Amino acid sequence: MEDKLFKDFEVFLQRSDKREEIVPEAVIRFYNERKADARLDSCLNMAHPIRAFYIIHRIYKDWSTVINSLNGNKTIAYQPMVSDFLTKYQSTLTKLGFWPTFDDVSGLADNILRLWSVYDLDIKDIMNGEVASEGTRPLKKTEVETIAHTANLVQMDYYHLSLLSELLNRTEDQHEKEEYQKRMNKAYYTAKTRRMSVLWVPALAYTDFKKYNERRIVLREANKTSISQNDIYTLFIQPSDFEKLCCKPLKTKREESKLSCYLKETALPFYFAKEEVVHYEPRISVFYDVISDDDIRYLKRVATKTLHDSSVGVGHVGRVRVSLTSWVPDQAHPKVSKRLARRIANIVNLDTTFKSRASPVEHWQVVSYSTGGYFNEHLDPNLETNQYIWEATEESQKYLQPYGKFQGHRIATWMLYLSDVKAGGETVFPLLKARIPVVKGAAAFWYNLLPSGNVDGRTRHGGCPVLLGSKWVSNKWIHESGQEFKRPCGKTVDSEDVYPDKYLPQHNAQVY
Ligand SMILES: O=C(O)CCC(=O)C(=O)O
Ligand SMILES: [Fe+2]
Repeated sequence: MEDKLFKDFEVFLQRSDKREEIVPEAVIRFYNERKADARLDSCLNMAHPIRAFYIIHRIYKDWSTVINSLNGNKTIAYQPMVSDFLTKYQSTLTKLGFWPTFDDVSGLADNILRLWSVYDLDIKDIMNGEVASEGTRPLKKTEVETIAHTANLVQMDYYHLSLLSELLNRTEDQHEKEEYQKRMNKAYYTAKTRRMSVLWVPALAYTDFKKYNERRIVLREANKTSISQNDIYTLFIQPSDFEKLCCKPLKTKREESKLSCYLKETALPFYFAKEEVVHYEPRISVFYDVISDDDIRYLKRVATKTLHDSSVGVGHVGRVRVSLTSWVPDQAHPKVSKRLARRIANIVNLDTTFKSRASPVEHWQVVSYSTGGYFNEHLDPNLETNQYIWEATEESQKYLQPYGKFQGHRIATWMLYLSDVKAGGETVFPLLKARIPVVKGAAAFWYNLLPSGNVDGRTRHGGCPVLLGSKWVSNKWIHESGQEFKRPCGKTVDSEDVYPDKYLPQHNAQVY
């Protein structure tokens, strides 16, 4: 859409020039800058977090400035070419239905900040527009300002100050330098005070003197003429275990060496599944080549029609999950669904046939993440809903479809990877140090419940932020209902599953 608008814009400028119509200087400047970017954007690629950011930033900020400067200028607004272009812009806007807002821009800036913090990127690379060795053009000052502004909004103080310090170092203008210095002082002071006040709340018993003294220290530090990199570093927050595991593998060589890949017997005598075990006890497996490209295309095509912001639980959109979700009903294409369901059943020996009531499975949940998209760590079972009939309350069953009632909890997760990803996006289990790379056509499988039916807290997992590219997955959640004779329950509440892996050397179940 922006390309089309740019073409109209180009025609407008050429014709205006011919007719000797006046066009403001700033508009011409914008044209030249946009043209310089066009070479990079022509391979139109929103898969790069920095390019995705600056394209939307440009549409939100620069295009709006151009349009306003044409619209608001009484001496030129009547010129035929100007008014013709403004009409075209209006029709683009109507067709599009929306124009990016500040929220969209800061959402994309937030993505860059998340990737920077999780993957410990180098600020110099970010400034140069480079992520995971893939470059685009360097960031402009106004763009860095917007990212810094967002960092301030989301209280990522270390990143806010690092960006301000970078802006300070880049400018030669003495006045500007002073301005940045002042902003850094203020940001540093605010961040420190905020952190101390957090400490103060539970410590009300502390004497006023102590508070007074701490505040004095903060003030003294804030009045420093220059804030050093060491000062900035005091604001750094250590990444969570989930983030650390996204950044790099954490299992030792010894732990890794106990894992294996093998051909697993299935319910079909001639079909062996390619299983890679990424963790024993609880067992987390990846099965390769379990869905064809045609079936992947089908799931994506149907899902694309109804993709919407992902929610967690009932209707909540938040920072826990940045992605788009869609549900593809099993009935939408019974042949494909049956084929896929049978394959899962053959491999994991659970009932996966969709039923209209107390179904052992949910519909296909298709999730699409673009660059920066992620799903923070969580457990899949939702303990408030999905109970068996004897546990259910009217309230808990209220939002469920008939097929979802009395089906018990999500006993297991079968998650298909419908795409590859250029960088990032692994599924990780921080408590187990297990990582699953995104491989198109593969599926991850694990039990969320222990054989006793208790939730297995060790299966906390999440989808790491996508660094480059986009990631598609599809969940098939398998429920307790129907599996009563398929998965033996253990002798005690803590009993583990027993796997007769005859192809594997006998290993101690516990990996040290
Ligand atoms: O995208 C991922 O890797 C994890 C997704 C997930 O855990 C979920 O959808 O419940
Ligand atoms: Fe999950």
